[in-house]
Amino acid sequence: MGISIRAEGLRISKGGREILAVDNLEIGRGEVWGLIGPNGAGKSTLIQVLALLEEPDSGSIFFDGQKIDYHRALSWRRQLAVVFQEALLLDTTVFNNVAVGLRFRGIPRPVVKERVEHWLEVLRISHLAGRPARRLSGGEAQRVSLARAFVLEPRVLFLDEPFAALDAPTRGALLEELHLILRETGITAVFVTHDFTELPFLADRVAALQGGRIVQTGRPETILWQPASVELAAFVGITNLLPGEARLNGSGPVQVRLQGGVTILAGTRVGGRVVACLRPEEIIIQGGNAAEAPVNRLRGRVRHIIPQGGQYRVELDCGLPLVALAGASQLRQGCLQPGREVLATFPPEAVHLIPA
Ligand SMILES: Nc1ncnc2c1ncn2[C@@H]1O[C@H](COP(=O)(O)OP(=O)(O)OP(=O)(O)O)[C@@H](O)[C@H]1O
Repeated sequence: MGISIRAEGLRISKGGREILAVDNLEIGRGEVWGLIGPNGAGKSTLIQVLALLEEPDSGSIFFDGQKIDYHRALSWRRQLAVVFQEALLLDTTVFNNVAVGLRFRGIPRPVVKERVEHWLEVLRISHLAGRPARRLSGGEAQRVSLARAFVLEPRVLFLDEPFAALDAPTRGALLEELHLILRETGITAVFVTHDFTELPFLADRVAALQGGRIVQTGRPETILWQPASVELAAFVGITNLLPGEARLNGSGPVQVRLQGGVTILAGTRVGGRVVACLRPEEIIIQGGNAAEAPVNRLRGRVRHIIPQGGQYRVELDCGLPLVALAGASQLRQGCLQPGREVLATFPPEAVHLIPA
């Protein structure tokens, strides 16, 4: 079973600059947390501190409510495991790489053999046991890293962009296996990712960092659909960030007059100057003569169609620039061609407002 983690008042400065300032972070037992944020936001530093690899200048870490004393932290350290982007394998066989941590701990040979074989099997690399670890593919090497971490039966697993260098199918398969293992073992896990699409699949909660501070925590859907800042919205793939003026009408939908004169309805109850956030996948594009939706319908023309990760990014001119996502089948139907007139619709609930 996992450990609960609490961090209070963490501060780290390097090169005369504060690079981490986390006032409060609480991670429940068995929860899986994703850390996101732009380059240099402090994600790796936070992982290092939570994993007790680096002592903060000030502040405290609590595991299961007990404050960490860095001089007596060995027994806690033994309950943690870290997996990095680079597999960092030793120049020996796969089996020995997975066994090394257990041997260090003086675990009897038959137990080592049993546990290593179990985790090689779970991670589907039993057939690689006798292979030199340095000659593995990236995906195989990362499976070995995970086996090496899980074999120690940690209560917290930290992962710093473990799958960043892998191709999409390998990454997808490993994500699915990691998800199942974490659910089965109940281990607490904290992972860093640049790929926000991984979050709803793997994370219970997400912490978004910017400039060394946590700017928002919440469920993955909240972070992706209702980010707290325009910077975070852009970071999590909200391509439509539309400045405007919101008007609250009693308990009715909020009307937003966007720059350029178009008015749309939004789901967030905020008045005044706002930025309306609309995820590209929320926009439905139909042929120009399609039956009109009752609200939030914008007529426009297709400007560009650009392939994007198995889908197509469709740039529209609807009196204001809009970006939508379309599938290959939509493209085959023929209405999505540069220059064609189309109708873009989206539900008010999909429009999130951030005060400007
Ligand atoms: N030893 C150091 N001396 C000076 N600055 C440092 C040092 N280590 C890290 N930093 C700075 O601290 C900030 C946070 O670094 P960190 O590696 O934690 O960010 P990150 O969010 O993990 O970034 P990335 O996504 O690029 O991996 C960066 O601006 C980095 O340059």
